[in-house]
Amino acid sequence: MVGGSNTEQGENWFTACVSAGDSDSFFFGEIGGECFSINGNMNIAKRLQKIIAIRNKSSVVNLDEVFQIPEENIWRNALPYEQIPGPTALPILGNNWRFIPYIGPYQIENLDKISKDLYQHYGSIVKIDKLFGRPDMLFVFDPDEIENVFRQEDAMPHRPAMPSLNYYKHVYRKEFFGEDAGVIAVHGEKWQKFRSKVNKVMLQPKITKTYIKPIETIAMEFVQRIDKIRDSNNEVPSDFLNELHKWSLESVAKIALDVRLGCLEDHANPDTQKMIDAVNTFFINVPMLEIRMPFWRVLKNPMIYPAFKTYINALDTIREICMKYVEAALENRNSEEEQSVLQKVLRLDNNTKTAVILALDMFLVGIDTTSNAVASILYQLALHQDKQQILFEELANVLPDKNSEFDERKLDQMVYLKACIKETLRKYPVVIGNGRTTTRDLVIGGYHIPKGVQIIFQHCVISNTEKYFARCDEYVPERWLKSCPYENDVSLSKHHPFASLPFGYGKRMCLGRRFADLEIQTIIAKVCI
Ligand code: HEM
Repeated sequence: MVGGSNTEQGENWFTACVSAGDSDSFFFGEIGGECFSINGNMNIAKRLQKIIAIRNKSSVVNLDEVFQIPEENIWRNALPYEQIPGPTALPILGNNWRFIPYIGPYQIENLDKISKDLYQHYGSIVKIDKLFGRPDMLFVFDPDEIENVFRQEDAMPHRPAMPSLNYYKHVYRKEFFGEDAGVIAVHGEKWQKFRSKVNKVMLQPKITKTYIKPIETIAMEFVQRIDKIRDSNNEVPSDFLNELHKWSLESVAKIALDVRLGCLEDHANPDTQKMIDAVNTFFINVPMLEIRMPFWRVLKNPMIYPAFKTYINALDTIREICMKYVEAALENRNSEEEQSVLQKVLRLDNNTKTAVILALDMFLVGIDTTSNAVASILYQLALHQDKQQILFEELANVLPDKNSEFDERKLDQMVYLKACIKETLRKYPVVIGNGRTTTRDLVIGGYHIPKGVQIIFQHCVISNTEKYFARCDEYVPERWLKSCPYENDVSLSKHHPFASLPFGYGKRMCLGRRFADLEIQTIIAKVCI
């Protein structure tokens, strides 16, 4: 039994007893004449938090501020890892069979649906264990617990790596990458060394600002291309997403290498389409190789496994094409472009390798992400023409002459546009589940989580759940505005800061975030004005 009192809160502050350890009962109590019941599955910290929340008539309470729970109590009361709910593994087959096509219930292509089913079935913390060739996966559907994990992050957070990319960088093409393999699928001190070097360049607003003009030029070329490829009904072709991939590749190449590839021209260099296809192949194959059939990991020569071979070939294509452009970019270096990412990175350590590897990482994750985000935003605006009209009015106001050039001030004024972007990324996050591998034992959701477990933060499910976002099925950009027109509807304008994190959080958050924001804002504004 745990009890306590708080002098500031008065006599009826804590007349509740909380029993610890009973697992499936409900606990009943009374505070200040108000009855409550708490699920016995909650650990002691959670129960106290709930009591305090009820007492304060508020849903969010910082437990540490109100009530010090000794660290050792949290550990002592944590339930064992084995008790975390989740699908039961079969003998020998474990849980892998669930992802096998036609046999198992989970279609790897529909990870969002699998996540939703798991949440509905098992609750806010779900374990899938006994997976062949990979660590257990712990799905977390509670923003409080996501915050808990992020707040405890150490200096070198470990995002569940793609072992297949790790193999490519550290084994298959070891001679090429050497010790400095970039940031993606790299961990520990190597990651920290590289990331701290390039952070200065990638996340400096001063540098992003110098790209406003070139990114605007590329967006205008894209708008001209839409005019060109539209049919007589004003419809764009069904492979419009590929057109968006061309736009994002063009933009990333300008940012990473100071080059224009001409992707949006009618007779673009075939290498550009090869690069786009290779990036798509890479993303399609990652879940196959990591979850569905990670057999390549036990093969002496994984290249005999066809999916693995396709994947490695795609990575080689990206690397080779990227190298061609890097070499050209280095030869034609324009010393006037002092502020460019390439020039700045080259000056970091006089080592062209850093620029090459960074460019490669940017090509790998900077194409599909922004283009898919833009596709979703345009789609939402097309579906919600009332919101599109509000956006149009804002843009017309900020850019009375629609051909006038963008600048930082004008971009800052486009608050409704930013809200539309946030609202789309809430409903359809590009990265549906970010994650961390525990680097030490933690208590999450009241359970003891050992080191080495892959925690997947289920943002796609969370941000589409009424509990965390009121009217979650609706497209309401207004919820992101400081002066929300629905401010009387507190539930709409208030949300947990860790419920929607489209670019991740903390030391490992998206390295290209500033550029992604600039690219997306610019292209949507140009298309909509
Ligand atoms: C809508 C567009 C984008 C979204 C939603 C997005 C989202 C993310 C997310 C969720 C992460 C993981 C963060 C974490 O672990 O906390 C990430 C990492 C990363 N992103 Fe982005 N991203 C986008 C665009 C870009 C672009 C355009 C670039 C490059 C120009 C880029 C480069 C990177 C890199 C290099 C990392 C790895 C960082 C590290 O591990 O240290 N991203 N991104």
